[in-house]
Amino acid sequence: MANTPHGGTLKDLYIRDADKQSSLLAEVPTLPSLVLTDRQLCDLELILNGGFSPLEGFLTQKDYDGVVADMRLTSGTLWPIPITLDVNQDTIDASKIQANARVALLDPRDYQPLAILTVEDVYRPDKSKEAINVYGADDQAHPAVNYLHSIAGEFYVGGALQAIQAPAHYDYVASRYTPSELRAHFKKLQWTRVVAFQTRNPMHRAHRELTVRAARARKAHLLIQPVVGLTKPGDIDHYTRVRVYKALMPKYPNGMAELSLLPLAMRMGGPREAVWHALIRKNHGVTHFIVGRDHAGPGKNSQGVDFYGPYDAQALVEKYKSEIGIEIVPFQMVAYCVDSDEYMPADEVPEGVKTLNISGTELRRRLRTGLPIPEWFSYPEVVKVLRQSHPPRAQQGFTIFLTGLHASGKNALARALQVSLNQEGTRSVSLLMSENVRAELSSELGFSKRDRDLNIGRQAFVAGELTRAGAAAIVAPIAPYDEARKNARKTIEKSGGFYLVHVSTPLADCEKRDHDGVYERARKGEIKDFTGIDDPYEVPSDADLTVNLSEQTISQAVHEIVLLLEKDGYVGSA
Ligand SMILES: Nc1ncnc2c1ncn2[C@@H]1O[C@H](COP(=O)(O)OS(=O)(=O)O)[C@@H](OP(=O)(O)O)[C@H]1O
Repeated sequence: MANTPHGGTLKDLYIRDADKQSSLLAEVPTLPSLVLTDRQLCDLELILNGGFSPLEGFLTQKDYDGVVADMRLTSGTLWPIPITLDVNQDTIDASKIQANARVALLDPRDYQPLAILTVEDVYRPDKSKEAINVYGADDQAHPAVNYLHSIAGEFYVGGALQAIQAPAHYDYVASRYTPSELRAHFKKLQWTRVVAFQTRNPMHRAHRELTVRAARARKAHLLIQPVVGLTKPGDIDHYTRVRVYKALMPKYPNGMAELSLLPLAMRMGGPREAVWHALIRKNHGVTHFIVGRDHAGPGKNSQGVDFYGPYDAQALVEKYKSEIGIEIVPFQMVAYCVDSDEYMPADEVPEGVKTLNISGTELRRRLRTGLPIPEWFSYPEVVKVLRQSHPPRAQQGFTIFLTGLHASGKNALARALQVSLNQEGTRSVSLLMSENVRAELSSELGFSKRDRDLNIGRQAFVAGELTRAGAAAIVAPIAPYDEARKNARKTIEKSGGFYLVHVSTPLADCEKRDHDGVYERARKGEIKDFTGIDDPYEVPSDADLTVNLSEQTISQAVHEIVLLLEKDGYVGSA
């Protein structure tokens, strides 16, 4: 038998409201609407499908106050995390949000109506109090506290929901189960004791080992239930992770384990989050839940100290275990013992026995540099997936951003660099020359500051996309303004390598080299706002390389750029 839902009844609002679906849908055009944020969308999905039972809507002020103060809804039921619909005054006005109003809640991706909210109250939360009580400190180094103060609206809207339809998913649809579906699945499989494992990270041999040990200890089956909603900023994207989980599943004996994806927006709330995770799993029918060391920990606070103690989460779930109603399985850290070539719970490893580990940081370094990842640590199938998503630098894209005066030689340098990089043959090399850019991408733009900034912004966007696709992009605008160059760096660095090369050939030499007589015309006033003559060139202080083509040959400059790329592993094989 699957576990009893929290509060006694599974609040699957899709099932409850199925017979009203068409009338609710017909009502939508008559109602004001509210487009959800990404986080609200995740929360809504789990309210509607019963993952957050006993909640049937977003918290009203009374429930919110109870949850913040002592983790209790007004009914007295345990609930650790405030599930709130945050809005700004503008939204309140635009969507006419007030008590008793009905508001259609829309999916931010396709504007489909998902539910109708009957507003019970609109209130201004004490965010500092929420931060301290729920997350332990009003410190913006905590991602949920940062969200609270920097992203969440000033007001919360409480009220009950009626379900229209589930948010559409297009990725890994078959691996997503609502609580009702998972309960039916367990019934079909005849599973009665199920241990759930929560994760937001890739899984390796140690995770397989510890989950099997948990299952063995409790004579239970295993549910690997990773989070695919919002996790900690900087985490490995969920597409990669799900491919990893799918590669790992065949490593369990047949019939032992199932994979189910959870569309949860994590808060990284440590102890309270562990209680929340346990309740969510209970709603999904699970009977046992693994709570690890530093469960859902956000890392260090602004003083460089961990927000939570490593076992605070285990202590809190232990304290409330009778109410949580799911058996908590404390996470046993397993260690790899070199000589016996096996994993063992860390606390059982005899003194003097050599153990090995690879930290997350070290794993990312090995992925970045292409260094080997040993088989004792992970499965070749898993490593293959990770390497596809994290190709070594030699397979990543980069942008060389040349900046300098007209006739500084940057155009010749750009062409020579393209030819030189073409020898590598490992990436396509794209050249964005000003003459082409200004004919195609920026054809309507002139040379005002605003137009030049737009021009650089567009090139940065294109170069960023090329870089993301693994190409080498060479851009060669004058780019006279520091801020625009810095913005370009910011845009492109998200996708791969970025190198700012200042072609610093002095103006007097540029004028001498200028065969088209453009400077001459600018000096005569026939061309206005000409860079170097009557418009400024802000010399970069953040160039990765400076080349002066009065003193260096193009060949030498190309070589210096190649040396830079080689140092970082973008060209040549390490
Ligand atoms: N007012 C003014 N100022 C600077 N340059 C001018 C101007 N008017 C036309 N040109 C010609 O346009 C080319 C520079 O365009 P860019 O797109 O590189 O300029 S910017 O980065 O947007 O500032 C540049 O040519 P190349 O250096 O050969 O690309 C200039 O000859």
